[in-house]
Amino acid sequence: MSEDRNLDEAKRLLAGYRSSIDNIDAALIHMLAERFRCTKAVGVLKATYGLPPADPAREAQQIERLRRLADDAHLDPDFAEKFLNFVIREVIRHHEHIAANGGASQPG
Ligand SMILES: O=C(O)C(=O)C[C@]1(C(=O)O)C=C[C@@H](O)C=C1
Repeated sequence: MSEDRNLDEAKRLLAGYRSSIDNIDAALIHMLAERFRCTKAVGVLKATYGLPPADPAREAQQIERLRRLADDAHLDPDFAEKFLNFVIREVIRHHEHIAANGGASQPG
């Protein structure tokens, strides 16, 4: 009987955590969408002025900063670096695509 009650309580807690997880995932998607909206404009700017898609010096600064932020927030800095690199590789792919199209961004 008390095991049933414990299980009910566990299910209630799980549903609460999942509700927060869903909100956080939605926020992440919206933040990523804003970031990509911004980087697409950067891609057009770079293609227009013949600037290279990748800027390794800027990336090194971003990685150093994010690793510090992650550490302060008790998030694994290696994970933060991998995540940023994953996002930036996709941005560079977009930049290259925009440059190959003569500076025109694709919708979406
Ligand atoms: O800041 C730039 O120059 C960008 O193109 C943006 C960005 C990024 O996504 O943060 C992407 C590619 C560069 O190598 C560095 C940074």
